Amino acid sequence: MNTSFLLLTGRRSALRQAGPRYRSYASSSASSKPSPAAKNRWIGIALVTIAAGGTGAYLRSQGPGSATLNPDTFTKYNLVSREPVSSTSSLFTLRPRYPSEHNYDVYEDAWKTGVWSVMFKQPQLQIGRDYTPLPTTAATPLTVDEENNGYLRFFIRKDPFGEVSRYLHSLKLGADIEMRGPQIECAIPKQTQEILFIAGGTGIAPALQAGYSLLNRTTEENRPRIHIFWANRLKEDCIGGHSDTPILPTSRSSWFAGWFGSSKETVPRDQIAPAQPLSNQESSMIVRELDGLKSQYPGQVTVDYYLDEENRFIGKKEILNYIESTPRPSDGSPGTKLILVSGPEGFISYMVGPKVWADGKELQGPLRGIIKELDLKGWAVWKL
Ligand SMILES: Cc1cc2nc3c(=O)[nH]c(=O)nc-3n(C[C@H](O)[C@H](O)[C@H](O)COP(=O)(O)OP(=O)(O)OC[C@H]3O[C@@H](n4cnc5c(N)ncnc54)[C@H](O)[C@@H]3O)c2cc1C
Repeated sequence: MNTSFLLLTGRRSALRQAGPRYRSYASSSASSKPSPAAKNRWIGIALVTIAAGGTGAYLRSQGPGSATLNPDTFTKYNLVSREPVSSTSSLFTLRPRYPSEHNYDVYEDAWKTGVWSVMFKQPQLQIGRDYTPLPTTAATPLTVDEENNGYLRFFIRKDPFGEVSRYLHSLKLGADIEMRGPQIECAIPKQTQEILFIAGGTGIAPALQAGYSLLNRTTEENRPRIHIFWANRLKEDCIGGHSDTPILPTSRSSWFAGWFGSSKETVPRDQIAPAQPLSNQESSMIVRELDGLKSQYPGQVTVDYYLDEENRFIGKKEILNYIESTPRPSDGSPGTKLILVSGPEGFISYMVGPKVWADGKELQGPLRGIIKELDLKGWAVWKL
């Protein structure tokens, strides 16, 4: 049994409590099959909470508004700016509509805990969707005053048929946006030393959060690390991105092809090509943020970029190559290594198997996908 089941504790069924809401923790073992006892515990953990107001939830009537972000009522923010990042995504900057000296502390608690989100309301349809605030890095253009005043930034993809993302992209500057939260998506355990974050598209936002949260714990004695695999369909999404690992010209099928069952074609290791910048053009906003994090924590952050457009996909070989490059976990320190996966549903399914719905709750579901096939030892896995 892998003790990763036990790693991720300390959550609260916070829909009923003040403070951040926590999603249920159903970390899956990346190694052997759980014993019946472990299985029971897994089910127990899995049945803890998950946000009842998750994606697509119909929003019941709310109490009076608050000036401070909170999980129970919607708080008004103003759209300060919306800058295109690529042809399909934008960076949104929002500031609280009414001043509150508490926002900073609310965010700070969430940043310290791990990966978190807020729910935006679409008022005409009375539906909500979750979005992930971006952390502040050395590359973030916010001023200290703006940060202290509770500004938040979001990287949001416009789904051409999506209700809320289209609505957000149609708003005029200065418009109100209502949100509630924070909702903790993944509490990063204190003992975590190594995160492998596998991100698809806007799944990079929680990767930046995980990096920020983990690396903020850096001291002279404690130097945790994060490695990010970031897959995009188009080059324009990650212009200027420069992979830290020499490129393995391996997995020739995309996650969506794999999802439908096609097999992978691999190329021998001796055909490894040197790392290449994706483009000479100016770096995209997210690439600058990733570079900002790297410059703040030299040697503790590495990023590899994968592009469908260039037939480069994250596959078993890439993951194994990274895993083998990390120190082996010592028996006495379970839970120091964490794999987080975030992105479109099909991407998550392909990597670690789908999340599942039961009794109106979204649960982690069993570990499947290529990570299960790799049968990694000593890594806890979490689907975002
Ligand atoms: C914790 C969390 C954090 C997130 N963070 C971010 C973030 O930072 N940035 C970001 O861009 N996204 C993020 N997302 C995703 C975001 O919440 C939304 O899911 C996304 O913006 C799409 O919402 P939408 O309302 O625009 O699309 P929806 O209206 O939900 O539609 C999504 C797609 O499903 C299709 N669809 C809808 N209904 C049907 C149907 N009945 N049959 C067939 N197809 C259908 C639509 O055509 C569309 O293509 C996050 C999600 C979660 C859970």
